[in-house]
Formats: sequence, C-alpha cells, structure tokens
Amino acid sequence: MLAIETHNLTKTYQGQGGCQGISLAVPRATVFGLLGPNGAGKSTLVKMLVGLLQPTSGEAKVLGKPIQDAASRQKVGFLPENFRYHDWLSGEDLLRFHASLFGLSASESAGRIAEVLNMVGLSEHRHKRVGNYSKGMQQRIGLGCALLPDPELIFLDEPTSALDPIGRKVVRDLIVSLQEQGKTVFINSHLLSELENICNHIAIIKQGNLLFQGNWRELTNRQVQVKIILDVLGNENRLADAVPTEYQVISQTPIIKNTRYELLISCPSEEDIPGLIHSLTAANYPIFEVTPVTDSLEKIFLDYVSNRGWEGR
Ligand SMILES: Nc1ncnc2c1ncn2[C@@H]1O[C@H](COP(=O)(O)OP(=O)(O)OP(=O)(O)O)[C@@H](O)[C@H]1O
Repeated sequence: MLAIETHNLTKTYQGQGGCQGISLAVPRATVFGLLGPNGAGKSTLVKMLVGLLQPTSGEAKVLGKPIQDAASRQKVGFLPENFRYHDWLSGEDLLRFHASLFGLSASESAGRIAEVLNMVGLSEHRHKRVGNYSKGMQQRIGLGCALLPDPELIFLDEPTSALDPIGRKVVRDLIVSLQEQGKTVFINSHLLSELENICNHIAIIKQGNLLFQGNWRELTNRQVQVKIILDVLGNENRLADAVPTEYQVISQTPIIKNTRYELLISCPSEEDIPGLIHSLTAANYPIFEVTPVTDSLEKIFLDYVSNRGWEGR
C-alpha cells in the first residue's frame, strides 16, 4: 500500500492558482521531497492531503483511506510552515493539549510527551513558555506536536528553516531514524542541499503542475563524470591514448606541469568507472584521486523548473 496516492487532484482559488491534475504515488518508508518554486502549489497540495482544504476535483488517499475520511489523519503528523502555537502555554502544556486533541489518554500522553521532548531536544526547556522560546525552539516544539501520535506519515513544511546547523543535524538524524522505523516523511523544502542528503524520492511541481516524480538518483546515474588526479609521467599528450573510446575527456588541467594533472572524464554510467581506472593503471599512470561527479539535486531541480527538462540537457 502506498503512503499517499492522488489522482488528478486539483484545487483552484476562484478558478486560479493552487494546483492542477496532480497524480502522485508516494511509497511507504521513504523520505519524500516536494520541490517547487514559490507559488508552485506545494502548500495547497499538502493542505488538501491533511484535510485543511477541500479539493476542487480529483481523489486522494492517505495511508489507504480517502482524505475526506477523518480516520485517514489518525496516524498523520503535520508541521505547518507558519505555525503559531499558544504562546502562553509551556512547551510541556502545549504538547499535553495536542495529545488530548489526538485523543491520547492522560497516562498515555505523560510517557509520550517525555519521549517527544527528548527527541526534539527540549526536555530542559519543557517548563518555559512557548512565547519565550527562540524561533528554532518554536520550530522544534512544532515538530514535537507533529510527532506526538507516533505517526505513520509525517508532513513537514520547511522543518529546518529556523534552525541553526546543530538543530538541522538533529532534525536530519530524526527524519532518517523515522524512515528506518518504516515511517514515511513528506518534506516540503527549499533547502535542496539538505534534502539531497536524506531523500531519494521527489516530486517537482511548477505553476500547479507536476513535472517529475520518482527517484532522482536514478536520473544522475544515467551519465556520470569522474574527476581523476594522476601523474602524466612527463607527457600529457600520450594520456588520451590510455582512455578507451567510450569515455570522453572533457578537460585536462595541470596541477603541477608535466607531472600531476586533473582529468574530467565523462563515463557512459557509474558502472563504467572501474573500467576506466583499469585502463589508466594498465598504462602505468599512478592515480592519486578518483571522484565521481554526479549532478546535484539543485541542478536537476533548476533544469526542470527552467523548462530545459532532463532529457534536453
Ligand atoms: N487562499 C488563497 N487564495 C487565492 N490564491 C491562493 C490562496 N492560497 C494560495 N493561492 C495561490 O495558489 C498558488 C499556489 O500557492 P501555494 O501557497 O500552494 O504555493 P507554494 O508552492 O506553497 O509557495 P511557497 O513556496 O511560496 O510557500 C499561488 O499562485 C498562490 O497565490
């Protein structure tokens, strides 16, 4: 069963904006990244999936249940982007209030609140008023609220935007551990370098339309470049003879003239990198460094949203 499944899901505001005809399949136990420029329709899509907006048309299921059915949200956590919580409550009281909304009994919630405070690193600050929390702490207590029901599926809208580098790492590690427990994490973020480290599956939307969904790493494996630092043994002109014809030397840059060079070579696929190294070592070139150069998530994203698409690169 998929974690999220949508068919032609559409929401427009007086016939404009929103998102149109989104058919999405989010596998379970993945960290799924929803990417798109400002105004692409990401929040609109998430709000429909968590029951905050009624679709104009189309269908969607969350954890196997139609989104119109409140039961679909029983095992769902949600951290909205512009959260504003009851700032007169302490962190612990805020969690207690949310636990009651989730229907947890007093005895269930006591243990769970302590666990969640620990997960988001706020145990020490549990008695402080949320209004006196820093922005990063407020984001972490919001994450705590979303984690309370031990969700199978958790929606995080820009979860690290207010966090310092240490807080970002804590949240990253938390997301990875949720996935390892078999949970699905659906993240809406502009921080592509962060997403790159934790998610394989993505969807890209622009102007309300879905441009791509799937495993972005499979795109980068189609064509790979490799950076090699080697000793040219006093004659860089002979080097090309050692490179088989299925590879293409893109650049050859001296680091130390007549001695050490940096080559950038295009390989048909990642699997062909060992063959290239074998050819160079068979020709007796001492190799000091080999670094595969794959496209970043940012490059893939920019290719899609600038209409170049992937195939047309
Ligand atoms: N309540 C609303 N009334 C009218 N138009 C809206 C409303 N909410 C969103 N829109 C429009 O729908 C489109 C998608 O907005 P949405 O907030 O879903 O985008 P987003 O991808 O989440 O943007 P961002 O990255 O800036 O948060 C935009 O054109 C926006 O102006």
